[in-house]
Amino acid sequence: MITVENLTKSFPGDGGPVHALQDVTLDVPAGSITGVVGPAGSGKSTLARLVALQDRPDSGVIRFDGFNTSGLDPRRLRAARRRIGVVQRGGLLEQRTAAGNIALPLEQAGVDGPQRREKVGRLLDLIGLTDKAAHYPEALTPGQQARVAVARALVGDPGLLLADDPTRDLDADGAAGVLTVLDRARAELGATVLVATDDAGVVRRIADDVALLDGGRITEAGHLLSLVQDPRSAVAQSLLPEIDAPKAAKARHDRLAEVVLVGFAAVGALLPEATSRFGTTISVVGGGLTRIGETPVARFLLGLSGTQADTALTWIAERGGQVQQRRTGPQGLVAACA
Ligand SMILES: Nc1ncnc2c1ncn2[C@@H]1O[C@H](COP(=O)(O)OP(=O)(O)OP(=O)(O)O)[C@@H](O)[C@H]1O
Repeated sequence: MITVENLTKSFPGDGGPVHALQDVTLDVPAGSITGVVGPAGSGKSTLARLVALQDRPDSGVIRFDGFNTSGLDPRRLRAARRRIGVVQRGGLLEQRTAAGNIALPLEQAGVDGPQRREKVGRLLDLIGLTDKAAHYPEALTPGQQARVAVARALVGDPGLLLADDPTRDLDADGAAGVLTVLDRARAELGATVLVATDDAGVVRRIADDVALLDGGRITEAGHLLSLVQDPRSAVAQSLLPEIDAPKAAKARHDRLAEVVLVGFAAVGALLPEATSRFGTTISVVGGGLTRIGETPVARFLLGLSGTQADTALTWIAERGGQVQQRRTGPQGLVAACA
């Protein structure tokens, strides 16, 4: 739905121009949640502002459904911006209730009362705050306020929802609530969602696709469940459980292998089946399980013993497990076995 092509943006700085974005190219598939991740200062907010059409790039193009947004006259620019919902944290009006805050953009657009009530009611339901409709922001928790901000961004039925650091300053419950709302916006309203964050947990919980920004450049991008199976992926390294097996546990086995397994079937069945099929003892000596969205993903350090250990590993790799055998020689070499 959104294509960003060769985007470049600089700002004047004390020691010369700051290159906030350099030749950034990115596809945000329709109906996806795409996470833009990267450390502080990597350019996430700049990219979000450009995609929101709040600022102009020095060069490059942003397309919505193939439509080039550069060079739009002010009227068309306003129309294009209406297709984008920007979550503005901290922008709630204190003198308006939760419902009143969500309704504000509709009032400004001249939408009549019954339609407003219907729309706001549906969004309060989506964010799980129907019972707080008449509460003022000060009576809401920060997490609830953040959910109201998402509802307000959704009230104009935007095709694209943009959230820059949506879990900033929230506790774990507050953050989980906001992420659930972003997920529901995609699932129930069909919104395409772009989330900028430096929190790997946000990406793990809701993103389908991810782009990693570093120093204003995209260093990695793609489908999250594919990236976690790529041993060179920095995104995978930040999302998968760490391998922290004690040396003694490693020493007891003929073979050591790091495996990444994706999905219920692989995580639940591959290791027991390999054990019984090849008469190989397979022990998990490190790593653990996590979830990417709803999908279980395991990264284990396996210790294998038995004459068919290599065959068992090859069999696991043939069934989609990503296997890296660790040769436990003096150099600790890691060799790909798949
Ligand atoms: N308006 C501006 N004027 C000058 N420099 C800017 C401006 N906006 C951003 N920058 C600089 O551009 C670079 C990218 O900033 P940006 O805010 O996009 O990064 P970020 O990844 O969102 O960081 P954070 O996670 O801290 O918000 C930084 O070096 C920043 O200081």
